[in-house]
Amino acid sequence: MSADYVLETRGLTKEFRGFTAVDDVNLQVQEGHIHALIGPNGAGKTTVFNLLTKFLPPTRGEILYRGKPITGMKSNEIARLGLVRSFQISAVFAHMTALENVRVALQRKLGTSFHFWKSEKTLDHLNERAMELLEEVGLREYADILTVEMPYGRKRALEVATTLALDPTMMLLDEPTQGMGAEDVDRIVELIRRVSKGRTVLMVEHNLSVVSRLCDRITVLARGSVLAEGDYDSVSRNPLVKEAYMGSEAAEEEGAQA
Ligand SMILES: Nc1ncnc2c1ncn2[C@@H]1O[C@H](COP(=O)(O)OP(=O)(O)OP(=O)(O)O)[C@@H](O)[C@H]1O
Repeated sequence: MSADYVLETRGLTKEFRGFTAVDDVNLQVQEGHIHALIGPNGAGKTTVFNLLTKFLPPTRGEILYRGKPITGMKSNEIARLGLVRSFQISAVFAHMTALENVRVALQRKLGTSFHFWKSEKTLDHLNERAMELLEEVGLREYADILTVEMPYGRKRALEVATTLALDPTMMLLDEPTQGMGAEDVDRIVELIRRVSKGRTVLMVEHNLSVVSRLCDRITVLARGSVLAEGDYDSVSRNPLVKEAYMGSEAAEEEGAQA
């Protein structure tokens, strides 16, 4: 029964002028899980994410959130249902402090049609909540630092705080450890573990060590289709998965030599 899954896709397909980037994908994400979407370069992971959060309309197929079709909804409507995608760093304002960025996210949740937050009391309340969220992601001491001056790993943590500001029950994380050194990776792994309590997470992640440490279930995409699914051990032992990864590495090497 679909209600067992927080997020489900049925026959999800995206064609770009005859090229099928996502091909009949049936994804099922269970409540409370940290679920990874992995696969070699060009497998269709980003396109699936863009379909889920409505940056792109699907060519065919259906997306269900808590058993309810959300295929035709706008991304802000989906966010209001509790399904929130963590934004890229470019979406946090570089010349605002960490606290101001979280406050803006909280205001966005309140909506622009109400101006009651302009009262001082509401502003105080927003500041308090923003501090709590900074605390939750380990950024209390960065509250008054301009985002542009924060180290890369801390900016990603701030991005998580602005996502939490929208009160998600399910978070979509887009390569959360991309471009990070080992120390930052460890910190973000711990952070994801912490904020995933009581929530469901779907993440695209290239770093397989991160996936093995965090994820309950893994879906492997290759050439737009689901190649394998299961826990880390079963997926990593699957010969089809090994072949898909090795094939893509060989292709990359070939490309590099060309
Ligand atoms: N707007 C577009 N127009 C045409 N083709 C596209 C478009 N977006 C993606 N594609 C193609 O769809 C395929 C899947 O791309 P996608 O970015 O989803 O893969 P990915 O798994 O996220 O890859 P990576 O790990 O490299 O980010 C690729 O072959 C890509 O070239």
